[in-house]
Formats: sequence, C-alpha cells, structure tokens
Amino acid sequence: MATVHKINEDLVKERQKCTFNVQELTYLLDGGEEVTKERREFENILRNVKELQDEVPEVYLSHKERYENAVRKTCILQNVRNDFEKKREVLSPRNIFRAGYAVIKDVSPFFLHNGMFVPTIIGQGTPEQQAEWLPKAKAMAIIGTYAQTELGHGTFIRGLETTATYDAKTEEFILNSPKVTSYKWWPGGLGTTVNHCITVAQLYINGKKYGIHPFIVQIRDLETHKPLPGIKVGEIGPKMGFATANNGFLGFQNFRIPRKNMLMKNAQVLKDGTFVKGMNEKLTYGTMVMVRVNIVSDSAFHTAMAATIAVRYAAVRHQSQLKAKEPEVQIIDYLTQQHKLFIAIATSHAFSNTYTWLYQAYLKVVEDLGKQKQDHLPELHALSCCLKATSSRDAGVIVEQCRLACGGHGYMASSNLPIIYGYTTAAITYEGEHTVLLLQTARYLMKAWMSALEGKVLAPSVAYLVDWLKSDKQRWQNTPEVIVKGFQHVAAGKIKDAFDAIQKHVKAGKDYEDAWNLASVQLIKASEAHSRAILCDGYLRETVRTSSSVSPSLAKVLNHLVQLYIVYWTLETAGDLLVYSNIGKDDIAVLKEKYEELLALIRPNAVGLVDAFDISDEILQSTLGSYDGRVYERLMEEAMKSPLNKEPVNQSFHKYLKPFIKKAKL
Ligand SMILES: CCCCCCCC/C=C\CCC/C=C/C(=O)SCCNC(=O)CCNC(=O)[C@H](O)C(C)(C)COP(=O)(O)OP(=O)(O)OC[C@H]1O[C@@H](n2cnc3c(N)ncnc32)[C@H](O)[C@@H]1OP(=O)(O)O
Ligand SMILES: Cc1cc2nc3c(=O)[nH]c(=O)nc-3n(C[C@H](O)[C@H](O)[C@H](O)COP(=O)(O)OP(=O)(O)OC[C@H]3O[C@@H](n4cnc5c(N)ncnc54)[C@H](O)[C@@H]3O)c2cc1C
Repeated sequence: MATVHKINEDLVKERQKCTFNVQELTYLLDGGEEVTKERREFENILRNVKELQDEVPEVYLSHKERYENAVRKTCILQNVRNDFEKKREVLSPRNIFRAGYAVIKDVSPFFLHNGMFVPTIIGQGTPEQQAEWLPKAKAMAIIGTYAQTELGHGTFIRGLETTATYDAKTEEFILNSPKVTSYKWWPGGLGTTVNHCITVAQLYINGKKYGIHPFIVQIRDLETHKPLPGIKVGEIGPKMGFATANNGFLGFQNFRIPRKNMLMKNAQVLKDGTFVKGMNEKLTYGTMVMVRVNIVSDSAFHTAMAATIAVRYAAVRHQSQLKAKEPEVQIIDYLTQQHKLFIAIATSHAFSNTYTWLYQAYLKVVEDLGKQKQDHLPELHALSCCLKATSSRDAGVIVEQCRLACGGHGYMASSNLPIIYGYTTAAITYEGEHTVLLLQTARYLMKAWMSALEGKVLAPSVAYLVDWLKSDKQRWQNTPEVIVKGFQHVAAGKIKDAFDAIQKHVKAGKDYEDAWNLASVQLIKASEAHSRAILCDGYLRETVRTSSSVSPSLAKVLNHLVQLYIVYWTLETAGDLLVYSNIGKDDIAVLKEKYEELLALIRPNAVGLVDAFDISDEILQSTLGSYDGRVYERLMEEAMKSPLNKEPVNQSFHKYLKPFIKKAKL
C-alpha cells in the first residue's frame, strides 16, 4: 500500500485561506464538470497501471534507452486509451494531451501521429482517401508523421526541394531528394517509430512545376519495420529538449507511390496528368493553421504547470526575514515573488480564454470552407499566426521566470522545470518561426490599414483601426475597458507608423519588398501590439461573459486575475501607451498602486488558483510542486536515485583520483 504523507502545514493554511470553490474553477477551466470527471477517471486508471511506473528516473537512461522506454509506455498508454474509449466517450484531445505527460514525462514519439498525421488526412484527404487511411491511422495500424521541413528550408515552404514527378504511364508519383538540403529534417517520430508519413513535395507534371502538395507515403515495411527500398531514414540526434520525440531525417531515391496517395481534397492530379487547381492554394497549409490554434492551448497548459510548481514551492519555502527577530517568511510573501508568479497564473487564464474563442473561429472557417466560402480565412490565418507567436513566446518567458523564482532548486531536473522549458521554447520555433509568423500577421495588418484608409468595413479583429481613424483618442480612465482601448490605440499607431515607413522607402525609390524589409522591425512591433490588444480584449470579454454564470466569489477572483493581466501589461508597455494613447504619468502612478493592490488581493487565493488547474503529481513530475508540498523530502529521495549514490566509492576514485592526488602530494 502506498504511504500517505502529511500535507505540508503551510499549504494546509494556504488552502484554508482560499475564498472561492476550487472545484468550481476546475470545472470552468476544463469546459464543464463532465470533462473534468472524464479526465480524472482516465488519469486515475493510468495511475494504477504498474507497467507505467518508471523504476529508474528517465534522466539516468541513455538516449537509446530513453527512446525505447517512451515507445513501450506510449503503446501501453494507447491501449489503455482504446479500452477507455470502447466503454465511454472518446477522450477530448486536451485530456489526452495532459495525460500523456503522466506517462511519457517528455514528448511522445507518437506526438505527430495524433497532432498532425491524422488531422492532415482529415483536412487534406478526399472522402475516399479518408475512408482508406483514417480507420487504420486512428486504430494505429499505421503510424505516421508530418514531414515538411527539410535541411535547407523550414520557413519558406515554397522553396522545398523534395520532388514528386507524375508518371502518367504507371499512374504513380516518383519521389526524389535531389540534394542533401532536400532531406526532410525534424519530423517527430520519423527517426525510428513511424511507418508512414505525410510528405510535402514539389509537384512536377510533364516538366512543369505545380507547387507544393501533401502525399501520404509508406516508408517502412509493416512487418519488418525496415526502410523500403529507395528510402533513407534515421534519427537526427540529441536536442535541447524533445528527448523522446524521435525527430528524424528522410530522403527519397526514385521512390514510387500510387497516384491516389496525393491528398486531393484541395487540388487534384487526374489519371492523364491534368492538374486541377483548388479553390485556394494556401489550403494546403491548413494543418499548420490548426496546430497554431492548438499551440495557444498548449501554452496555457505549460504556463499552468510552471505556475503550479513555483507557487506551491513559494508557499512552502521560507527564506530570510522581513523583520529582525521574526521567523523567516514564506517567499510567497515577498512582493517581488508575487510579481513573478501571479502573472503566470493570469497568463494561463488569458491563453485558455483566447483558445476558447479562437478554436470556435477555426471551426467556423472549416465549416465555411466545406461550403466553398473562404471570406474569414485571411483573418483566421493572421490571428492564428500572431497568437501562436505571442502565446508560445510569453509561455517561454514565464516558464523561465518560474524556474528563477524557485532559486537553485528550480535548476534541478527533478523540479521538472527544465523539461517544461525545453518543450515550451521549442514551440516558439516549430509550426512557424516566431518572427516569421508575426510578419505574416503584419502583412494582413498592412492590408487592413489600407482598407481602413479607403473607408472599407473591416473584419472584427481589426475593426478598431476604423474607430481609431474616426475618433479622437478617448479620454483616459484607469478602467479595464479603457485600457484595452489604449492597447488598440498602441496597435493602430504602430500599424500606421510601419505602413508610413514602407511608403517612405517606396517614395525614396525602393522596391516594395526592400521597403518591407527595411520596415520589418516596426512591422513585428505592430504585430506584437495587435496581438496584445487581441489577448487583453478577448480575455476581458470572456471573463465578463463567464462571470455571470459562476458564483460571486469565483467571479470576483476571475476579475482580479483579468485586471492583473491588463494592468501588468499596461505597466510593461507604459512607454508605448504614453506615445500612442491619452494615458498620463499620473494614471501610470495610480496603476502602479492598483497593481500592488491586486497582488495583495490575489495572495490568499494563490495556492487555490494553482490547485484549480488540477494538474496531478504524476503529470507535474516535480519535487517542488507536488500537492503535499514535501519539497525537501522529495528532493532527497530523488537524489538518492542517482546511480552515483548506489556505491560508497566510485571506481573513478581508484582509476583516476587516487593516482592524481598521490602525484599532487609529491
Ligand atoms: C487541444 C490539444 C492540445 C494539443 C496541442 C498539441 C499541439 C502540437 C502538435 C504538434 C506538434 C508540432 C510539432 C512541429 C511541427 C512542425 O513544425 S510542422 C512544420 C511547420 N512549418 C511551418 O510552419 C512553416 C512556416 N512557413 C509558412 O507557413 C509559409 O511558408 C509562410 C511563412 C506562411 C509563407 O508562405 P508563402 O511564401 O507561400 O506565402 P506568402 O507569399 O508569404 O503569402 C501569400 C498569401 O498566402 C497567405 N497565407 C499564407 N499562409 C496561409 C495559411 N496558412 N492560410 C491562409 N492563407 C495563408 C498570406 O497571408 C498571403 O496572403 P496575401 O497575399 O493576401 O497577403
Ligand atoms: C522541436 C521541433 C520539432 C519540429 N517538428 C517538426 C515536424 O514534426 N515536422 C516538420 O515538418 N517540421 C518540424 N520542425 C521544423 C520547424 O517547423 C522549423 O524549424 C520552423 O518552421 C522554422 O524553420 P527553419 O528551421 O527553417 O528556420 P529559419 O527559417 O531558417 O529561421 C532562421 C532565422 O531566420 C529568420 N527568417 C527566416 N525567414 C525570414 C523572413 N522571411 N523574414 C524575416 N526573418 C526570417 C527567422 O526569424 C530566424 O530568426 C520542428 C522543429 C523543432 C525545433
């Protein structure tokens, strides 16, 4: 029987102070009581699967052992999931994603199968293609990944070099990787796990290039798992994080696939080699849009994990005295600590709220596309780009801030903060590099600005540009609503400045593309400001909406958090607000006080708020952040698992140290 330990007394007191019902907030964050129950039930089943318990912590395993252990556990996880779903509902992707952490500890080698392979078949395949591959893929009779990036190109996908040349005689495509730079590089699971992949390649028919298209390709024998003739595949080696994701490389040499393997929902190649253009060639990029939307949710979760660890630790940890002769204080009582941590909690809420409406917008566009309507696609692309960029970047900063807030112990692998950081920081690059995505949004913003100048009606997310042109700047008030307007004024002002900078360079004789490059620092700043305005506006609106349907005590706390988020960003960007809005120095002074008041209001609820994220100890995997707060005991227990502590004298003493010391003595 597992030993039940006493909960740390500080945490007990913190939980007694909480002014709202933690469970009510958990249900809200999960999207309803049923979702929470389903999640907990599944996590509970996993907790009791003996084979999923690691005997040796993963950090002590070799690269190879770690991977093999991850595959072993992923297969068990998948079987448990299948059994669960046979009896009950299909688990929500978010619940599966969370539970995965309890099992894999890092990134699953199947991550791309569920994250991109299956969604691409759904999003890019015709009904016939879906009927052929989806049942097998969903049942994991075939395992796949998404192979787009190459050694030479990740961002500029029109420049991809893998070729798919149509042979009308045999009704096949011939895949080739002409140069070393054409090798696929990065896809998760590609190294040694998957037997299929979506390959994005340049289509050639009769010597003419038709741009990039997705192809479904079997790369390994289903029985022996050996690479098929014409395929060169392997693993790319250790990285900063993603230790068990099994990222791989892939090259083709005259590798033939049937015509039906080109995913043809958007564009088709007929038997005789006729190319039929789709409604919009950018629909080929559809899976990326979906994943960018999901990364906002992912960022919310990583921020919640880091906040849970750092807030619980800050409640347990005592260090230094505020006043002489008084006991050492809980570090959470230092205002600077609250400044580091409470924004982490609020940011997770901001991203969860943003994901809720962004995902609905995504579903609406998918529904419209089914009816051949694409009016909202450019706006969704612009929103998903800047919100993916900002949420992943903010999450990276916050996870690192939480690590620093844990002092030396935050640097321990057993705190789990290094793994969470490795994951979070990767998301800043993958699925569209940060700067590149901000520039995509900037492209949309420049067009929106031009339309605003021409008096056209704009899409809702940029409608503030019209208001800004029409009205004088609103009289400043330190209310959340007026501050959000202030963020919109900053965005509008920066968009105008970037636009004018481009025009100035063009007038001076530069090509538009060069003018764009010369203005690009201003363009990304405009995009970031737009993103912040969207985040604050959406978070505020969602909070107002939900506040009417929750208990008054919870509504109050949610209100404190959204205010904290908005005031925090006001103070962080005060310089911009002074330039572009009517805020005055005195308003900023008042907001500094307001910020300190909000920290004090949130303080008694801090532990309750992170408890409400309801992240189990198995998922958190942290000596510093466990529910019972046994920080020091756990640190010591984990240290004792080090192989170096298994023998009193390590052999290196006899081999190297002893002769070395002897020599030094002479
Ligand atoms: C809830 C569950 C939680 C689970 C969360 C799990 C999430 C994680 C899942 C999986 C893990 C992922 C691991 C990583 C995977 C990868 O990284 S896969 C590879 C990703 N690669 C990229 O993202 C490449 C980035 N590059 C591009 O997207 C493009 O090359 C580009 C930068 C957009 C440029 O493309 P292009 O040169 O073709 O286009 P432009 O000339 O710049 O623009 C032309 C017009 O097209 C419009 N456009 C561009 N993209 C899109 C799009 N996707 N949709 C719609 N429209 C698009 C663009 O705005 C231009 O329009 P305009 O001419 O009107 O201005
Ligand atoms: C952990 C991880 C997992 C991944 N998984 C997959 C996967 O499963 N499948 C897959 O296909 N890919 C995957 N990728 C690849 C990933 O999508 C690319 O690395 C990413 O899109 C960035 O492309 P890049 O590496 O070519 O960077 P580059 O584009 O070479 O970026 C280098 C620098 O150049 C700048 N830059 C590039 N273009 C421009 C521009 N137009 N304007 C201004 N600046 C520019 C960038 O801002 C950046 O600072 C993964 C990557 C990582 C790190």
